[in-house]
Amino acid sequence: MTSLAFPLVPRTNPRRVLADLIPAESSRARAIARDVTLVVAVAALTALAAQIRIPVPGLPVPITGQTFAVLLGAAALGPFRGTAAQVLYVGVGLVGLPVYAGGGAGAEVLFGASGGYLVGFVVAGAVVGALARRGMDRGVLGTVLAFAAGSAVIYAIGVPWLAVVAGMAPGEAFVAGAGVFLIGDAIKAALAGVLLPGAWRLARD
Ligand SMILES: O=C(O)CCCC[C@@H]1SC[C@@H]2NC(=O)N[C@@H]21
Repeated sequence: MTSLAFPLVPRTNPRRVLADLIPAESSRARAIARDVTLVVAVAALTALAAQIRIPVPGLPVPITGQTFAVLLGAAALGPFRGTAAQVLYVGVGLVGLPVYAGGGAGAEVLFGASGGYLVGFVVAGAVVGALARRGMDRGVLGTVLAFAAGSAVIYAIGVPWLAVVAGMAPGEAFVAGAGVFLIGDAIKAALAGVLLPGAWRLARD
């Protein structure tokens, strides 16, 4: 007999993320095919978003659409697939496919001024995916907070990296590497705050 207060089997039933609503339970091969397709799709979406590039005069890092694709993709896929998508994205850029901002590629970009953001995408994929797995993407406020957390992770890696590579003082690097992007990040978070809870409402899950 099990006690309700102290169940022998722990409650390990994490919430679903949007990608889990795509049915594939009938076979393990189908589930793997679904997951691989989703990971490749989010990596491709990040590459497309990287081509939306607005240079900021005097600054080494441009405004891009990448963070929107990274964070939205992670929320939709969950932590494992969200991280895998960004490992794939950063990896194909490293081997030479022109998927980084404005068609950039290679080790010189990854180890250059904007490389810390690319590394940050991988960690943010895990963090935002984990927050979505806990249900934070089902409401507007939760989605905005999850995006804020993901953006904070990206800047926590990107800004010190920029400071070291570009030889900037910490305050200068913060303004050049985070301050100029905050309004854009707020717009991306607000858009996600409409899209993700809207998708859940449509799915009625
Ligand atoms: O070279 C790359 O592909 C990386 C570009 C990184 C751009 C960063 S991501 C966070 C911040 N928000 C933006 O819109 N641009 C920067």
